[in-house]
Amino acid sequence: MSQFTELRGLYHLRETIGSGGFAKVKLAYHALTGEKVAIKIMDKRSLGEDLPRVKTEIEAMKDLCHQHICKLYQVIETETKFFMILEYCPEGELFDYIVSKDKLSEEEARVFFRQIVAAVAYIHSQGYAHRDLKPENLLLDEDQNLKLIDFGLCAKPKGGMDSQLFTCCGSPAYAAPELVSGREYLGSEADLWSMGILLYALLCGYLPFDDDKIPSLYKKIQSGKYDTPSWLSDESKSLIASMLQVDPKRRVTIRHLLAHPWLMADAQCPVEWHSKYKRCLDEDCLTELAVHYGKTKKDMEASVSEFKFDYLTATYFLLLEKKMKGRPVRLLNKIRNHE
Ligand SMILES: O=C(Nc1ccc2c(c1)CCNCC2)c1ccc(-c2cn[nH]c2)cc1OCc1ccccc1
Repeated sequence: MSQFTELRGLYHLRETIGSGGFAKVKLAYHALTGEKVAIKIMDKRSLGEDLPRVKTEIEAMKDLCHQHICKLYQVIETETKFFMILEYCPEGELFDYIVSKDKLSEEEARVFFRQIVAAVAYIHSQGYAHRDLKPENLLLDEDQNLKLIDFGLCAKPKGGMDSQLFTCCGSPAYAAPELVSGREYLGSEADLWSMGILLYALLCGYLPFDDDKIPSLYKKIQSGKYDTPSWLSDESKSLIASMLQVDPKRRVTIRHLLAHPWLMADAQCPVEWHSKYKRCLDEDCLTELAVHYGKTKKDMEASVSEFKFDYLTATYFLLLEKKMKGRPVRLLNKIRNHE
């Protein structure tokens, strides 16, 4: 396969694992740690008007560091291409998982929904609205943990999360009534509506509002009327109803969701939504990097904390991943070829 010169010696490219609209995703190994990554490759020429979306996604993902958000490790931009080196999520899309199981039990849906609530509470706390929440944008890692992706449509309103947005975007079936009516809306409130659609899809296996024709789909969304199948418990129905409120001011807020009885069932604690990543740098990783690069720890700390999303940033984060997974915090000195 044509080795991209920009990746040579840094990553060992393997098979293509997905190719969507304007991107191709390849499996690769990060040479220094041996860790698996996904590399999303986009050709600028074929991006066309989607180019700003890629820049939005890259800038947002650089700001977001959370256990339920797909980690961006490195960005390589050339004259014709973008390479995004991303967290490896080998269990694919939540969408395919739901389809494979027809629908999920309340218990299983709760495990996933708690992770979704954590991810959304975190991005809202960072001033971002996702605006395209749907099962296709939630990937599963090797431990069946959810990782939110696709921040191409996200908004970080200048005036903070209380300022109105206008652009109508996202996937129609997940779009809030105020959004499809072309009215001003709050990103956070629109995300809460999409989470109601998501929870309904997890528990039912199909969408509450669906229609082949967009105009009639919009009418159904604006009516706010959907049927609730017999297998839904009363608690599930009331939780979904609190999110699928047509009036955004009557809609439940993410803060209330964190301690909602349905989410707390099975004697759980409120959703722990803060990032598990600390602000300060990890000493063991810094030591290993300093030894490898022959620098003092102080100099190493200065370089790493610039977080330029270059190879050093990727190496630091992947070393940290190894540590969090209980693997040795070691860099591979000679570049070993992978079997
Ligand atoms: O690691 C990713 N995907 C991925 C990796 C390995 C495997 C699979 C999937 C499933 C197919 N069997 C082989 C195992 C992976 C990571 C990040 C992103 C990503 C982050 N922002 N944007 C995209 C996309 C990714 O993929 C796309 C995909 C490919 C096939 C199906 C489902 C999903």
